[in-house]
Amino acid sequence: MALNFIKKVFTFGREKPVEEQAPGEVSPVEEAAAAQEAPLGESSAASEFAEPASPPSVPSGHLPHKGGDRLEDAAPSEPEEQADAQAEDVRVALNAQVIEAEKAVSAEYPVATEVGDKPDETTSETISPLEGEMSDRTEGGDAGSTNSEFSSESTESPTDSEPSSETAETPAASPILPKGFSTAAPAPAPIPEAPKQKLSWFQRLRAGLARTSSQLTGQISALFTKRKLDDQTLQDLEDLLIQADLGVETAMRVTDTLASERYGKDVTGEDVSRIMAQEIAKVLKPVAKPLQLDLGHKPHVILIVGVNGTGKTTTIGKLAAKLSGAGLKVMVAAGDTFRAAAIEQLKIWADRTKSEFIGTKLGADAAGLAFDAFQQAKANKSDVLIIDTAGRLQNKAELMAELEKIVRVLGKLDPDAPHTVLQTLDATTGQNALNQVEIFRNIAGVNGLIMTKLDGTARGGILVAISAKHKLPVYFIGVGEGVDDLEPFEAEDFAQAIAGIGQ
Ligand SMILES: Nc1nc2c(ncn2[C@@H]2O[C@H](COP(=O)(O)OP(=O)(O)OP(=O)(O)O)[C@@H](O)[C@H]2O)c(=O)[nH]1
Repeated sequence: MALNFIKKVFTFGREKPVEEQAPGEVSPVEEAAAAQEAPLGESSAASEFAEPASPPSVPSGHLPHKGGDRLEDAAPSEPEEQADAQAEDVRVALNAQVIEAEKAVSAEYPVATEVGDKPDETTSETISPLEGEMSDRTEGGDAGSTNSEFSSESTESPTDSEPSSETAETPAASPILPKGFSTAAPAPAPIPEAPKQKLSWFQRLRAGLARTSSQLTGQISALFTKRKLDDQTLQDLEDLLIQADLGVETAMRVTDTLASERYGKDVTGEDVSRIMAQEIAKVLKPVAKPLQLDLGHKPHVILIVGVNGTGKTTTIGKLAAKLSGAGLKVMVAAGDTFRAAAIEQLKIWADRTKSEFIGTKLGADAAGLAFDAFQQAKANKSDVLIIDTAGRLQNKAELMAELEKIVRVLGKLDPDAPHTVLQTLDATTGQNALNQVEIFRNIAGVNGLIMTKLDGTARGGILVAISAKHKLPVYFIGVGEGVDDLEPFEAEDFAQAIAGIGQ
């Protein structure tokens, strides 16, 4: 190592003349090289060069050298004398060059002084590994036991100029605390987490429907193990499809198709799942359609209704993002004058999606807000006006009456308004959603659905029953809380995800 060090320094300063050096004398650079080689914690006294009889003069700026039992001290023979003399000349020349190079190196990298000096970029280059290690520890970079050594003295950081722990007095060990006590060792720096790969929306849909699909496929394969298809198995299958919220109509479609194709024959669980996916897709395809915007006259009014917490305000944000992202001029109206946070929440969505916002004070008449919003949107030439409403349970008569009034007021301003009435359905609700659609449709004229939270523990089967019964368009599905987590509804994808087959 020492030789490598000298070679590296020597090649570094090669072009400069080097000073003479007395035979047998060890150059400071060799000395420094040897010290570098000594393992951490050893003082320089332990280095490979012992003290000389009388230290020769050393040019200033160099470390005091340490002579040693060197080869040239023994008496040489005649021929040997010549060889030695040549070797000596080479050594002298080499050493002198090395000294020159060392000068250049020390001029380039001044050594850091006291601890606490603000290390600039050059001094940070010269902090010895020991110093670096010490500072690491006090920064809590080392989560090992040494960390506790320093955490109890965290007010005084160990000085860099002190030699290593072997020669300096060992810092006082932290006291042995009685059971039940501990020192507040600084927590290790958190390891930055690798950014999580976001699942595709279909993966999130499948994950959300996993409970429905795994329950269904598990029961189906348990039912169809080495059994011929008979009336009993058909009845059992119908029962488990109804329990999965698929609805009586769809359950019967699946069993009828199965009977017509495989009655009396051996049937596997996979056969049944495949036929089930086909029948579900047949029910969903007619309702999977794009949301039509009539931009012939502005604004196209979209009214969002639904029970509490089904995702109305969030879905408005997602819709506004899609529409303003497509270059349309969007206004959102905080028609939920019942919940304070809802007004603020919608304002945030408006800002985030660069939509215009109109709101009123808490408790104000929602129909009045709808009226003002329409007038404002008309004046602003907004393409689309999306109106939020307060969450209400379908059995709350007075709240449902308020919704009726909003629709009536808008109709006075534009006979076709509201052009679209979307109901948000929470996929985790199950059977109750069927009833919600029934009532909101009668009161508010719901003409489209958005099923939200399909990334959660969804019971997505209910959407099949609703579609079969009401034949209402399902425009979008919500698969997360993010602004982009709204996907156009795809019948095939949904059918396969529920049946646990496909992608
Ligand atoms: N996981 C998931 N969470 C959603 C989704 N849509 C909405 N949410 C969350 O559901 C909760 C309720 O959403 P909101 O938009 O406040 O629902 P709301 O219908 O406006 O609620 P109210 O104003 O109380 O009637 C929020 O925490 C949303 O982040 C979705 O698709 N997936």
